[in-house]
Amino acid sequence: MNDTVRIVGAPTDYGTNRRGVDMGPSAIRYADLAAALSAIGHTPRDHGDLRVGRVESDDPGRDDAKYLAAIESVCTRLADDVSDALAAGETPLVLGGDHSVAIGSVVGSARDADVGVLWFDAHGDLNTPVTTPSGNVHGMALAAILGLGEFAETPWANAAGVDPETVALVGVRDLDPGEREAIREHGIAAFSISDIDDRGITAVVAEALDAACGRDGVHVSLDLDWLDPTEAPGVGTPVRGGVTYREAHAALERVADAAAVRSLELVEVNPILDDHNRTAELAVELAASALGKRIL
Ligand SMILES: NC(=[NH2+])NCCC[C@H](N)C(=O)O
Ligand SMILES: [Mn+2]
Ligand SMILES: [Mn+2]
Repeated sequence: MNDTVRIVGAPTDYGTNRRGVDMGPSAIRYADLAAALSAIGHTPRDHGDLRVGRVESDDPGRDDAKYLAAIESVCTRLADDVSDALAAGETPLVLGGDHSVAIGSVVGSARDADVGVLWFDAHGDLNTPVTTPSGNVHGMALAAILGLGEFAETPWANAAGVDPETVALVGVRDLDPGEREAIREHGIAAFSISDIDDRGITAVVAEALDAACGRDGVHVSLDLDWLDPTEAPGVGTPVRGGVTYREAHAALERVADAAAVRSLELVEVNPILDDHNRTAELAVELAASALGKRIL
């Protein structure tokens, strides 16, 4: 683990139809992210926010993958920032924005490297323009990274070069039919919330790390809707029955213990829907656990 953490904000809401996630980076900084990193011995280097257009003044372009061109522009620049950070010996910490920003984070993290992906989420984000129920690209981010369906034609899919067999979904509880099919067809390791009920979070995370660890570590993609909405109300697509506060910390502590975190992102924090910024505060706490914070 590097001790300099490069913070990059990606204030987008192009990938979702609930306005407000574009304010996620501000809310997470306001929750004292930099101080939390310093307190555990890291040096935070805040690179500010990427320049992102406004949904109001952009054209969605198509119904089955809205704002895809704008998302591609953000993610191309984000990928460069993430790979620059790694080249400089820093650990990238990306602040979303909706989950479509993961396309940029993973492409950057996997550039010239063998990287696994741990996807902590209520959702699979494995839809394609053919299977999507919403046209929202945040529900397609992982499919885009893996080059599934028509995403095989996009430049970023080839750029990521992430093998579906080095991806693990942890804690999923809301999958669309096409997503179930993608999991089966491509051999993606998927651990549902029922697996966590049965075997416990630490056993499941150990299995996910086995499945997803690349030679150069893992990218951790943390969608705050992974947690139960009672803990994380500030998200646009909440799903009841999520992981508890302690399960979330335990999971990220185990990931950090495996000394495997190459890059990290915190996505889908929506301050408009939040309760006194508690979801952003939780995101900060969980980032600290993933980056080495310990009780003793
Ligand atoms: N990153 C997220 N919050 N994704 C939610 C996706 C919801 C639904 N599966 C869709 O495709 O629209
Ligand atoms: Mn997601
Ligand atoms: Mn989600």
